[in-house]
Amino acid sequence: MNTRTLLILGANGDLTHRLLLPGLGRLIAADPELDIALIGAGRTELSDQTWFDRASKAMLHEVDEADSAARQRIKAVAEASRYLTANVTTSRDLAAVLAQCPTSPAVYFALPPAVTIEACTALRDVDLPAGIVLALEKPFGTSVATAEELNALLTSLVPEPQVYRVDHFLGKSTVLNLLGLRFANRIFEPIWNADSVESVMIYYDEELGLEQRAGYYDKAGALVDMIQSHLLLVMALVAMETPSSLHPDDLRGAMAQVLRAARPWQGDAATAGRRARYATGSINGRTLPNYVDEPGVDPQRGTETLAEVKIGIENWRWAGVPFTLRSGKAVGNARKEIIITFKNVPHLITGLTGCASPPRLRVVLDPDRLHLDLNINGAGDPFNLEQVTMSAEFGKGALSPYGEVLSGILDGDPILSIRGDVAEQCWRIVEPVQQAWGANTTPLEDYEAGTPGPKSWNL
Ligand SMILES: O=C1O[C@H](COP(=O)(O)O)[C@@H](O)[C@H](O)[C@H]1O
Repeated sequence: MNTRTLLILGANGDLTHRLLLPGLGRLIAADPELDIALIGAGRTELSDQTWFDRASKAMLHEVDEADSAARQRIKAVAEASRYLTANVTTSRDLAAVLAQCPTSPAVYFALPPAVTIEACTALRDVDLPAGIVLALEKPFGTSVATAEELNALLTSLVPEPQVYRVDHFLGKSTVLNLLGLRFANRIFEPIWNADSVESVMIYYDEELGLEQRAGYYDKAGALVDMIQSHLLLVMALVAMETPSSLHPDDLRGAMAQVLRAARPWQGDAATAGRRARYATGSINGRTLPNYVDEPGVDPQRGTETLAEVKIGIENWRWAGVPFTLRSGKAVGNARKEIIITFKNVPHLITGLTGCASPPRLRVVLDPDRLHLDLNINGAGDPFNLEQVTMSAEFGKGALSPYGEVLSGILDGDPILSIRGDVAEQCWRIVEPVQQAWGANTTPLEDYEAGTPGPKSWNL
C-alpha cells in the first residue's frame, strides 16, 4: 500500500478539531484501504498523550459506535500520528516538520489567512519534497490583487495541480448533486436558460451568530465569508455550460467561464446589493447581543452580518436573469436553498383559473431535499389550479464536506478545489460591491436577531 501523509499546520486549532479530523475519521471509516500517516504541527506544546486523546476523539466523533472495525482503524491512525511543536512561519521549523513526514505530504494550512501567507512565504527557503501538495483554506486573499499575489507565490513553490484551494461547499453532497440533477435529466437542459427562467436565488442563511469568531469574521463580513467564498461557486455550478466530463479541466473550466461573465446586476454595484447587521434578539431561546457588542467586534468597522447581491451573467444563456445570492447570521427561519423560478406560461388558456405562482425548482441544502412546485388542478373543480409540491430526498454522501475535500486532496483529484483564476474571478465580482459599501453608498441596516432580515426588505 502507498502511505499518504497528511500534515496539518495549525493542528491544535478549532478548524482541525471541529471539521478536519472528524472529516478524516469518516474518510478512514469509508475506505478500509486508505493508508494514512497523520502529522500535526502547531505552536502550542502538547504531550503525545494529549494529542492522541484529542485527535482520536475528533476522528471518532462522527463514526458509528457500532462500526468497530472502522473505529479500530481510526485509533491505529491516531496512535501512529505525531504532533510537533513548531513555529510554522519559519523556514527552519517548516523544514524540520517536513523532514518528519514518511512520504511527500499533503500540507493543510489550518491557519488564519495572514499566517498561511507567512508560512507559504517561509516555504520559499525550504527544499520541498517532489509531489508535495499545498491545501489552503478560504478566504483566498483579500482582493483580486492579493489573490493574484498569493497565486504567484504558490505557483513559485509547486505546479498549479499541486495547489488545492479549499471550499467545503463544493464537498456538500447536495451541491455535488447539482451535477446529476442538471446533467443526467434531459428534461432540464431545454428550459435552463433565460427563455424559461425568471430568476435564480441562492440563499444560505444561518441561525448561528458570531460564535466567538470576531477575529476573523469582523474583517470578512457576510459578503466575503459566504458570497465571495462559497455562494459564487454554487452559482457557477447552477449556471455553467455543460462540461464534457468531470475531468478537473472540464469542470473547472466551465465554472471559470461562467464566472468571467458575471458582474453586479446591470453593472451598478451600489444598487445591486443590500447589507445589514443583527441587533439584539433571540433565536431558539438564546438571546444574542447586538453584533457590535459581541466580544472582539470593532463597531467602527461597519461589518455586515447579512449580505445580498444581485448578479447578472452576461451571456446568451442567462442575459436578463437575476441571480440573487444571500447569506446572513442570526437569521430566523433560516433558508438554505437554491430556488429556480420559471417564467409563467405566455398565455393561460381561457377557463383555467387560480394559477397565481410560477413553477419553481427548489434545491434545499439543509436538510438535503428537492422540491418542484407545480400548478395542477386541485381537489374539486378540475379547472381551478393550485400549486402542489413534489418532494424528494437527496441521498446523503458517505463523507462530510471536509471528508470529501480531504479525499480529493489525498487522492490527487483537484475537482473540488478552486482553480487560481476562479478565486481571482470571485474577488473581481465582489470588489465593486465592497467599494460601494466602503463608500457608504449602500446603507447598513439593522435586523433583530431571530428575524429573517430588516423589516424594509420584506423577506
Ligand atoms: O465557511 C463557512 O461556512 C459556514 C457554513 O457552512 P456549514 O457547512 O457549516 O453550514 C459558516 O457558518 C462560516 O461562517 C463560514 O466561514
